[in-house]
Amino acid sequence: MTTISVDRVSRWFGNVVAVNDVTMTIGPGVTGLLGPNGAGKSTLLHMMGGFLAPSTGTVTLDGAATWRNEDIYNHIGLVPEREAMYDFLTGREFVVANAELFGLPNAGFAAQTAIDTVQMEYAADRKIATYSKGMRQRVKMASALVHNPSVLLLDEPFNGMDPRQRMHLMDLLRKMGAEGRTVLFSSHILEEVEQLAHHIEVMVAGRHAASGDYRQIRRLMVDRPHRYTVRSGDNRALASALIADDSTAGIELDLRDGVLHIQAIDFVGFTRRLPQVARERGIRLYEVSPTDESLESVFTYLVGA
Ligand SMILES: Nc1ncnc2c1ncn2[C@@H]1O[C@H](COP(=O)(O)OP(=O)(O)OP(=O)(O)O)[C@@H](O)[C@H]1O
Repeated sequence: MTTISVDRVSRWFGNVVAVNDVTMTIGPGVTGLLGPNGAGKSTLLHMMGGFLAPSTGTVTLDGAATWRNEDIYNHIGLVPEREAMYDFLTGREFVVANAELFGLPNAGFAAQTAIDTVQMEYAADRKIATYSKGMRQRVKMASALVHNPSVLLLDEPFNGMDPRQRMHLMDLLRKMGAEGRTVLFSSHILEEVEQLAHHIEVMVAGRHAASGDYRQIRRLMVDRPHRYTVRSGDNRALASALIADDSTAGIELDLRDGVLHIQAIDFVGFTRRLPQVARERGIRLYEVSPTDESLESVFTYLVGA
């Protein structure tokens, strides 16, 4: 079982709409679920895993509903972002307990295999209380893998990991995707997602905002209008030269702060032309800073796209 279909799914909590009429299909391989905090990623992952009921719509795994379907748990592993861990247990005891919950015939062996997969053997017999965030993450991952699921859902799995741990987890997820499993992980960092996922689904404010490979998603983000604040040796002369250039759509001369506010329509063109124009006219550039580079504004643009 490997294909998850989300069909017109919404989920609300009181009057907060966490997921708003989302439709998407996730197949084998590694897919990234990208979106800023509060976008509804965790809520969607929990519904996919059968841990939360949709308010409306359906989530199915190869045609079988994930909600109120016990059999589904045998095929899905969920690594939640926040989870109460049993600090008084060792990592191994925690993974074995999960294997037993799944009713696996040889829980000890299954746990050992999962612990080896996440390379935690060296600390498996230490109490979870002594683990770093990255180590906890790997033990959670081992518990989610203990029953060898065909679908793996991970909520912000790279949070709190150092670069080496991150690389190791990326390799592991790549391997699982190559084996034909369906791996879906959420993140709010585009660079993280594009390093790992060929396919990206973007969520913003509960809505499904974009879908495609990382080149398409990056292009959407780069091609949007950009605003810059520029301070130069002669703002008025620079403004008059730049407004004649195709890369800009509007320029405001801010006399109070001594800067230009520039609306660029062609991101690549503008960043290439600005220094050329300044050089041609002998104008010194003292400051060039993007004013709306926050991830929030990038996503807001995508929603409107
Ligand atoms: N159990 C809940 N009760 C009330 N509101 C909730 C609940 N779970 C989520 N929400 C709200 O739903 C919205 C989406 O939250 P969700 O955690 O799914 O987003 P997210 O994209 O995973 O963000 P984050 O990365 O910050 O966890 C938020 O506004 C959140 O406050």
